[in-house]
Amino acid sequence: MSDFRKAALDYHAKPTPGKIGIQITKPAETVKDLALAYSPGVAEPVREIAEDIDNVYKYTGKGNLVAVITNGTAILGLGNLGPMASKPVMEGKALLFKRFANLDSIDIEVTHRTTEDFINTVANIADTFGGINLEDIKSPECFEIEKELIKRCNIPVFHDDQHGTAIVTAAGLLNALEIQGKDIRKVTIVCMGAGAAAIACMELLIKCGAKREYIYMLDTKGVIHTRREDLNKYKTLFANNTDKRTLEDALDGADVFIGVSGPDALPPKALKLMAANPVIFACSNPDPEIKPELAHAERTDLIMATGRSDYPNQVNNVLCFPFIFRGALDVRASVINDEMKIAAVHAIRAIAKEPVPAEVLQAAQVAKLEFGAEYIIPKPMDPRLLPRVAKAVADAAVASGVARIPMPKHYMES
Ligand SMILES: NC(=O)C1=CN([C@@H]2O[C@H](COP(=O)(O)OP(=O)(O)OC[C@H]3O[C@@H](n4cnc5c(N)ncnc54)[C@H](OP(=O)(O)O)[C@@H]3O)[C@@H](O)[C@H]2O)C=CC1
Ligand SMILES: CC(=O)C(=O)O
Ligand SMILES: [Mg+2]
Repeated sequence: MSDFRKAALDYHAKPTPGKIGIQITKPAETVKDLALAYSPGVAEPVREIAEDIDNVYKYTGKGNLVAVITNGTAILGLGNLGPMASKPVMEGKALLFKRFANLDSIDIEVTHRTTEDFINTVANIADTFGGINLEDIKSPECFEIEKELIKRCNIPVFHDDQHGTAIVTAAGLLNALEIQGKDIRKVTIVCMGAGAAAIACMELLIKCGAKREYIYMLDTKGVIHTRREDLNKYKTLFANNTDKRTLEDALDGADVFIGVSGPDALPPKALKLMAANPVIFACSNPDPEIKPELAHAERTDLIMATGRSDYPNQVNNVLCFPFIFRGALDVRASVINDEMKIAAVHAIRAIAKEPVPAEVLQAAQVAKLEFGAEYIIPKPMDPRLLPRVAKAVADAAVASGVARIPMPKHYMES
């Protein structure tokens, strides 16, 4: 067993199995405490909530609680390994919600028979939470699941692999293109993968200025083009009227490669086909489409990012989901809309252009970080992300009319 594998397994197993626990927030020591916490005191907030359901936000933890819900059908890039195997990832997301945004979070792994079964299960428990983060649910089912749950739930429902990934990819790509001297409206983009992350990333990049006709999307069968008859309706939106068929055909002269597919899907030699100063985001987890050392060995003019913590430029939805939920829950937004997503893109990308605090350098274990090819996007442990991204998102929720309470005071003062 490798040292790293052993360390990862020990981290999860010892001293207590798993990565999250529950803490109580009120005294519960004396008879008086218990009389308030439970019977008879608990009856008072029950009556208040029965009278006005919004009181649930006043008397319970609902407003600060996010459920991370999955069916385990697309666990990272590891595939459909079932709900139980997904639990470490879902506990990991809950850990990140707490660590980065002080949101309480609980993982829920659903055993389901049909998409309808899954939707009903989530819809029936949704009111317990302030928000729902859907995670690692494979496409195309994830699109219908999210759409239906947004319709049926009274709280924000957000499929992180779609929109969290898209927001961080857009923030990183806009910065990388700026450094490479390229204009998003003119670049050719090759997107490897045509699932949850891929479709959402490309749709958001189009909202940020990319041209649909300059995007070549690939699935396991090659380039998605108009003569293919095996496409679902989501892939069809990216069917290109082109003679290109292979990854190499698509990469010829391309400016950008976005990988949200699987491990080692990009052969290093193929990088030579790309235009000068390309941008390569190999975001598959845990193993990227190409290892950075192989990419850098192939050419020196590229900007490289992965989804991992152990290389420069981590393009990973951890830079988004804690903060977008913080902002959304703080103004009790009914949904997370495009305005809030775009606000998050710009708030994240702006931070990378500013001087980096010493505590971030220390946590990243580097002497220097400066906006450039090796630093296109902030580090997840950057303390500026929470106030800045959450505020931008909350502002956008208020401005777009989906906030149900006014901006909290602490945002107004910052
Ligand atoms: N860095 C980040 O923040 C994130 C990274 N990801 C990564 O993106 C990947 C996909 O996740 P997600 O979209 O949720 O999963 P989905 O199951 O929804 O989609 C996977 C897609 O990848 C395609 N694919 C898989 N292997 C290959 C290959 N070798 N060549 C071309 N296409 C391939 C599939 O093709 P087909 O349709 O033919 O089956 C499918 O379209 C995972 O590796 C995941 O770790 C996801 C979210 C966030
Ligand atoms: C990061 C993430 O959500 C994924 O790889 O699925
Ligand atoms: Mg995921």
